[in-house]
Amino acid sequence: MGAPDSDAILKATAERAGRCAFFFDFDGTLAPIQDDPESVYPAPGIIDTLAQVSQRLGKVVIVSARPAGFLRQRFSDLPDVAVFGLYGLEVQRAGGPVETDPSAAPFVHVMRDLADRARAELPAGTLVEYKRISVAVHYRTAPQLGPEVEQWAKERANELGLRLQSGRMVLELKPPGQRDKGSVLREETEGLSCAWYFGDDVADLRAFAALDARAEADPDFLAVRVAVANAESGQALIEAADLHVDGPEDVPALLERLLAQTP
Ligand SMILES: O=P(O)(O)OC[C@H]1O[C@H](O[C@H]2O[C@H](CO)[C@@H](O)[C@H](O)[C@H]2O)[C@H](O)[C@@H](O)[C@@H]1O
Repeated sequence: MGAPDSDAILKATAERAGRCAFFFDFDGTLAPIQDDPESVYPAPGIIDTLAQVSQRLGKVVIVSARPAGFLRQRFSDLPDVAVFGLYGLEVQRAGGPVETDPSAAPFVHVMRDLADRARAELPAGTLVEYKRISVAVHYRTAPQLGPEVEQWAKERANELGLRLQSGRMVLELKPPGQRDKGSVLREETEGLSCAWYFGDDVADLRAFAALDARAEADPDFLAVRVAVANAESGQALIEAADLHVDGPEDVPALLERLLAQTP
């Protein structure tokens, strides 16, 4: 963890206990990166620590590009935690069903066809992840394919009027529209006095920006951006953050420091 004034941030947060929310990206933030997206689970200690945070400090929310159903399965021990999937196009709140943003419904068949096409047209070594209303094309195990996969994804986005989101060795095609991690943050911080967001990737910068805007509009609002550092995402995330940790394994220790200050 880096910033010199981290003790002041922890103290100011603890003073706002009960009026805070803690938002977490999933892959690369709460779970170490793996070659196979299906084999990913939260890092040791994450579940227990998030349970403590939710009981003693404020609500915990997962905001990810994964489907809400996948996230719920990974956080089945935390049933009160809301999971926002597919950049906020899906949400599942405590005990409720998965709700899909109506704007995404027309894209279900588009994405199914697109996934089939990706499997047929992209070279061996590309991994196609079909997520019902988005498609991710991965090149982690064949990095040399990156430019070709990116070109294919750009062309399909233009052809089909989709949004293209780049990530860590992945290109993601998703429906057009303004829904993203930033819009989730804007909605879910209403009425609160403080929020933390933990992220590791460029898509998380939108969530950081939403916290910037919230803090600008309300000078008493405490916004804390935490970068989970990695060599793939470049410096922008770290430069935009208030605090950083060196990987998902270090997230519990930072939260434990915060819990230790909380009455
Ligand atoms: O918003 P996130 O929770 O960070 O999701 C972003 C993408 O995460 C997954 O891909 C990344 O993690 C994989 C598993 O470790 C890794 O193999 C891949 O290279 C990473 O890009 C997920 O599979 C994607 O669908 C998400 O878009």
